[in-house]
Amino acid sequence: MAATPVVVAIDGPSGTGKSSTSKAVAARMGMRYLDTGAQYRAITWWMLHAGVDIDDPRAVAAAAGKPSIVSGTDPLAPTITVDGTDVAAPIRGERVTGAVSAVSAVPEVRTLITELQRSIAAQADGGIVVEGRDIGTTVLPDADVKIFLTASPEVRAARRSAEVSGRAGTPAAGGTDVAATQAALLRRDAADSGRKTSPLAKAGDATEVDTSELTLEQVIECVVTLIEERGRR
Ligand SMILES: Nc1ncnc2c1ncn2[C@@H]1O[C@H](COP(=O)(O)OP(=O)(O)O)[C@@H](O)[C@H]1O
Ligand SMILES: Nc1ccn([C@H]2C[C@H](O)[C@@H](COP(=O)(O)OP(=O)(O)O)O2)c(=O)n1
Repeated sequence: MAATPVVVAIDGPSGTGKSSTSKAVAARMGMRYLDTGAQYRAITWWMLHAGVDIDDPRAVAAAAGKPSIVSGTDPLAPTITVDGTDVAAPIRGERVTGAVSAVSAVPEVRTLITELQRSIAAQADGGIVVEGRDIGTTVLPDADVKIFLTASPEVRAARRSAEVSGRAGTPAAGGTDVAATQAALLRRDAADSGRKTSPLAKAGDATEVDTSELTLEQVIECVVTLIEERGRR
């Protein structure tokens, strides 16, 4: 168990290593883990499933309170359900990925999901690592440790391509695939950073870590050190 219950906020764009790092750090330090992107993906999956027009913010806002989203916070086996249905696999599909920025830009969606995130964090007695886009700025502005992960667009696209083709950790082949992945990542970054409500942003008091040239293990070590340093203060 962590010496004291700490709240750790890890933000950053897609492919910077937020999920892998957060899960590993939480497991190593006996903390809970919350993937807030999975919650936005889950509500987006529900909207698509229910036939809500995701390009109509008023329709999205009106439906936002209907689904019940439940996140399991064990870092070794995180879960996500919508109205009792396990959606861990379908929320990673292209359709959801293409729609999630529009749905997550709707203020009513953010209010509901933010409340859910705060209540999960408040119940985490052993501390929690929460990863997303606006955790350090909006969801948990009093977090004990705030980290903002970055990496070059080329590195992020190569990581995502390798992951999608089941070859995570190896250099991605197929130039056009990587180029298309990079273009899609940058489009999503622009939408997530450009929205009015709680955009993707580095908190003023967050520590920025560029993971482009670091191994996953090095990033994990870096975050663990920052948490331990905070515990000694
Ligand atoms: N430092 C790193 N070096 C190499 N690969 C990494 C590193 N961090 C993450 N990855 C890999 O990159 C992919 C995306 O990582 P992920 O943690 O899902 O990023 P994010 O949550 O920021 O979108 C995964 O396949 C992961 O294993
Ligand atoms: N705290 C958060 C987390 C995610 N989102 C939105 C914006 C993101 O493009 C989507 C999906 O996030 P997710 O972390 O699953 O995305 P990646 O795994 O990095 O590709 O959700 C958000 O608006 N706020």
